[in-house]
Amino acid sequence: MPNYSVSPGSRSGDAIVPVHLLTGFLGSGKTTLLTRLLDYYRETGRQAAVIMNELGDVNLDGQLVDGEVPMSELLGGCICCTSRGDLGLEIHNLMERYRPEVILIESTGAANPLEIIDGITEAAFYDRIELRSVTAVVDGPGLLAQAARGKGRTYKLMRDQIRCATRLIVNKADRLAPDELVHVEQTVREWNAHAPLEASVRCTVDLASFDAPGAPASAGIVEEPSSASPAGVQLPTGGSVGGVTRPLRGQGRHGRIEQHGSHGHVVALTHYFAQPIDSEAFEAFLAALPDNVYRAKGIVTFADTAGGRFLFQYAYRETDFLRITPQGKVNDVAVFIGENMPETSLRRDLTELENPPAP
Ligand SMILES: Nc1nc2c(ncn2[C@@H]2O[C@H](COP(=O)(O)OP(=O)(O)OP(=O)(O)O)[C@@H](O)[C@H]2O)c(=O)[nH]1
Repeated sequence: MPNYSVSPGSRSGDAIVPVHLLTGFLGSGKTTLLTRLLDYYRETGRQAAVIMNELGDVNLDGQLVDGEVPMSELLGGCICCTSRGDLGLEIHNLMERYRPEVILIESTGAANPLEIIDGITEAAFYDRIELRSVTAVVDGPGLLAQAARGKGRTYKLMRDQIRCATRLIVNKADRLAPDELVHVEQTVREWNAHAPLEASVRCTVDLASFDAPGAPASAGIVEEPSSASPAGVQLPTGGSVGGVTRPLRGQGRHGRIEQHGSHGHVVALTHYFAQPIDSEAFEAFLAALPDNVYRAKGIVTFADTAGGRFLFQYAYRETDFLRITPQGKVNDVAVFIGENMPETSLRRDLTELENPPAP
């Protein structure tokens, strides 16, 4: 998965809690994936917490979540518009109250992913969390129908969700003929050439890759060399998707994961600083950010400025600094949001800010 690496810097030494965001259009299978993930974390002995966002005032999907799992509900609006600020607060409350080892967020099918990512990363100011993955659950038959219709609000939203994903699941493959599945995958690949892509029935996917740092994004093409799908899905073999040739040899057990040397392309990157940094070097770093970084924000301590810490905001190539005197504990942290951001070089530059080369 592209954005799996954890910042090396740490003031407190606490573990960084991974956050996984599940997006996807209405009815695509997000709750199905969520319940699978909760089973997986229970089986592997880890405490997961859940945030569910529903447009309505009642969280029906929440009924499907085990009562033992700490859950917070953002009801009556879409996280990305009405309650974006609440999202950071909900994460903080869950962290304080339950100290979870992993947080899963299921957004409404109508949410704009970049706005949600903005809300989630805000929580890194107060808690040691990191958005590790953005999984778009694609409703295969739904996308096929929308693609046939062409433009429209729903189509655009599906496209945005796919573009912002670090992991793609083309779900409901049982309701697609082999050539339709190829067509859907091609459409998905046109919008996102980097994220690992799996076809699935009821989101039966490789769950272990959700918590494998650096994998599978760095692992090249991964296939499950089983000859039959338990759900009876017949997946097509071979072919070229989105202009990228993929040497498929057989049918995956439950679809397949494929990568295209995608390691290092992230949509959100969180870096916790272990020590103060030089203000001029940091400003120069922000000024040189590539265009595909849309947004950055954080809290920094400058080594060359007496006292105080600074909140910085970067958007549309403009940067603002505000001196702050935090009341409670806040982290020295920088978060970056964009599309296909070059993770390796960003991490290298951030590390260099903390350990500048000798003059
Ligand atoms: N045929 C088929 N049905 C599926 C598959 N995955 C999920 N479903 C069904 O699709 C319906 C919606 O699944 P959910 O997991 O609730 O989808 P969701 O994205 O959480 O839905 P919203 O929260 O309403 O946006 C349910 O009836 C599921 O049982 C699949 O792969 N194939």
